[in-house]
Amino acid sequence: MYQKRFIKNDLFKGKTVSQWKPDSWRAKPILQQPTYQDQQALKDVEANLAGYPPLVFAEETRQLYKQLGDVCEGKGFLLQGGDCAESFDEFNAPKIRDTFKVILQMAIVLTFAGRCPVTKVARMAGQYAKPRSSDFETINGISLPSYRGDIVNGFEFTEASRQPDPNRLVEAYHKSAATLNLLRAFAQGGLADLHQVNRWNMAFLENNPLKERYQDMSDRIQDTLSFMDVIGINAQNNSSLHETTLFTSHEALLLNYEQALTRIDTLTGKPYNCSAHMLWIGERTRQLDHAHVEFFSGINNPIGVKVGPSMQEDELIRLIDALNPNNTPGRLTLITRMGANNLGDNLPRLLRRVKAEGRNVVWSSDPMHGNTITSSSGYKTRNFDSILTEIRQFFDAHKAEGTHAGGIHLEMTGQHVTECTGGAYQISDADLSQAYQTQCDPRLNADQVLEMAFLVADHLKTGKV
Ligand SMILES: O=C[C@H](O)[C@H](O)COP(=O)(O)O
Ligand SMILES: C=C(OP(=O)(O)O)C(=O)O
Repeated sequence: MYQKRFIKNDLFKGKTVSQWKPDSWRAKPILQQPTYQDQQALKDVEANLAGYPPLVFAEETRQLYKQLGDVCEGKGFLLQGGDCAESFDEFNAPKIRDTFKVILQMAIVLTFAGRCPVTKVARMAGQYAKPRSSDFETINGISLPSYRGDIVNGFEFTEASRQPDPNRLVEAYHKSAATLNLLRAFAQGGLADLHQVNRWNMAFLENNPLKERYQDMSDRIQDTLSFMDVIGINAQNNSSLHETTLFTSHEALLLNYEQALTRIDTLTGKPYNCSAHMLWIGERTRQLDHAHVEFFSGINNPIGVKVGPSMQEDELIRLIDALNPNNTPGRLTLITRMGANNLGDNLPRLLRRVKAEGRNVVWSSDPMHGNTITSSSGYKTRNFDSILTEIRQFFDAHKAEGTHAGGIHLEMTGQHVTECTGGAYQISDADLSQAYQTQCDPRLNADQVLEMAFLVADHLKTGKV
């Protein structure tokens, strides 16, 4: 029955549709997967998850698809951000609320500056799996499996905790469901009121050393909202001032989990991955003939793929065609993560080729993953200026090539951590130990994120960061 419906929806050019199935990835090589000792326990968990309710509704993912189609055509901007890795231990309402708030705060600044709609996509409600550079971590001569995110194993450096446990897939599902539930409540229940969001931004500016630089825009947003109030456009009669839409996303690394959450949409008869609205493939797992590309080629969500500096032009075109054979705007977001030192030599050649070949993609910048360094105090960190430099170069390259700089993708938190150096508060290498809480990569903190939003807004307004 499943097969028959799927064949009816002729989704792929150059590929027999019947070849794709939710589990056809299992016949391909796959990287970055945990080794589970109890395979039967894994199978049981997968079977249980396959019977659980989906986390998102396919119609919602089609709304995101449409919005990304507009971004692709230069009529919008994508703001994607959130934790490097969500954590089971820090699963609580204040943490979810603070990240939600800071995404909205950024969005109001970018919408006002860019005069275009901002599509908000959180790295939340499922961002639990991490690819790693090494399969093992060694401390004091003891080697244990690397921490791969709470959906796989525990962060604690003990043999028991680092053992991959299939029951964690179920825990990740339940925690994602509860996170999504709260995000929906915040988005629709009044916390997203624009007046309130701008008041938070004004409070951020009040104590900020760079207050002067940003005050003008914040005042103008406030004036606009006051003017709208006076002429009768307010939260009581206009729901867009009171509510918002926040989509969810994560790296779909663990295909056992993603397959179990893939369902046939009853309205269209097509397969959707219902673990999040948007999924992306990481830089380490985007090989054309491997499992992740196979799985992603058959789901109908909007999808992303990370693009590092080693990507070749031909390879990129083949990847685009495998993932978006009908060249539909909004289907595919290319998330470039080159590093400030590499972007200049590598992004323009890719932009040129994709444009010349007429492929429709959203270009978004992840300025985090190519700028990771080890600080003098030993912490893994990223410097605010390098992050900003990569964003600036991203905008400049698009301007020069006549393509649309469509979005940014950040690892960030609404909390006051000290993981990235620099910014208005000039976090130094020595300060990192004060509140270094990430379990994997360093995130921008609430102040740094807002500062970044004002700087990107300057660019959207004037063409310069
Ligand atoms: O977030 C991305 C990766 O999981 C991360 O950068 C890998 O970090 P590692 O090099 O410490 O394994
Ligand atoms: C692992 C990630 O990025 P990348 O695949 O670009 O390294 C990530 O965004 O969490």
